[in-house]
Amino acid sequence: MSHAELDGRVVAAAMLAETRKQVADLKAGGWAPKLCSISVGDVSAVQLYVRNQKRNAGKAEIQFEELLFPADIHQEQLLAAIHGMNADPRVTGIILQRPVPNHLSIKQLQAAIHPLKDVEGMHPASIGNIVYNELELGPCTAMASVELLKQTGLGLAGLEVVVVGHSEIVGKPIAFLLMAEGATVTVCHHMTRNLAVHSRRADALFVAVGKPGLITAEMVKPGAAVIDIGINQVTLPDNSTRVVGDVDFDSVAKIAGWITPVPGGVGPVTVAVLMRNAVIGATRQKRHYESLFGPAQAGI
Ligand SMILES: Nc1nc(=O)c2c([nH]1)NC[C@@H]1CN(c3ccc(C(=O)N[C@@H](CCC(=O)O)C(=O)O)cc3)C=[N+]21
Repeated sequence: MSHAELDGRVVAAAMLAETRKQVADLKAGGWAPKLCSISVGDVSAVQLYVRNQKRNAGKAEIQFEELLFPADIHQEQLLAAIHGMNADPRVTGIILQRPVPNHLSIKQLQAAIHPLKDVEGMHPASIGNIVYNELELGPCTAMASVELLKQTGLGLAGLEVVVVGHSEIVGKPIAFLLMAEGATVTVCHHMTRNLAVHSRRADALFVAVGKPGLITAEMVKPGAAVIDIGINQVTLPDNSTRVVGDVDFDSVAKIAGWITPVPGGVGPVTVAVLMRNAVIGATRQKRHYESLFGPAQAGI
């Protein structure tokens, strides 16, 4: 069976064009969206992500500010910085890049971001919305992965889906998003006894583990859609490095119906979802303030 490659760059470009229009509308209404990114310490995966965020924000005409804090910063200092951004009306979105150093509590930091400015949907109140089937704004990588599955045209109602990986930011939200759309979802993880037994049943297979080559052809049902969320840097015998996913692309591509490449699959769509979330967040704030004070007036 020949596979179709799901091109994340094409999907991302279409989403970004739509976001750009919405940004123009928001600005005309007196609400310029501004996204603040918080990173702590130097993590190469984060640096790449933030660079792409900055570039995409530029394309969508969203203001972007990058805050980089030293790895030894105290929890209280970061909380104070987040509270400052919560209180600053010019800031409409805050994203805390993961991971943060071990001495910090990521949960407490995520919970400190005001839900109206939580453009990643990781505040407990935001992630709870997904459980209640409010699916407009959710964690970017999870939303991007589901978006790519939708590109196949497969109907989600009753679809057999297997998600490999149960992280808070990817696997769990994917499972909830798909359940909300009627899929039959199995979630596998490092304690699953026989991964292949599950993965071979899947009409759609999502993989977010961080293990290069984990999924090989005999673990995939012929014709399935395979969404590869892994980002792993591997060193080749000649000492050069390259980025690969969790799926053994060359073997799986031969039997899958659809497959996402790495790079060029989920990654670019993740960044486009963040920009869309930034607009949704700013729109919610605009609505919130207008419901209290009426429409913004020119010059104020
Ligand atoms: N709070 C939080 N949310 C995240 O979603 C999050 C995070 N922290 N920390 C870091 C990881 C990593 N991540 C990436 C997203 C897109 C690309 C991306 O755009 N990848 C391109 C790479 C293109 C290039 O090489 O420039 C691609 O796959 O084609 C990469 C990495 C999000 N993460």
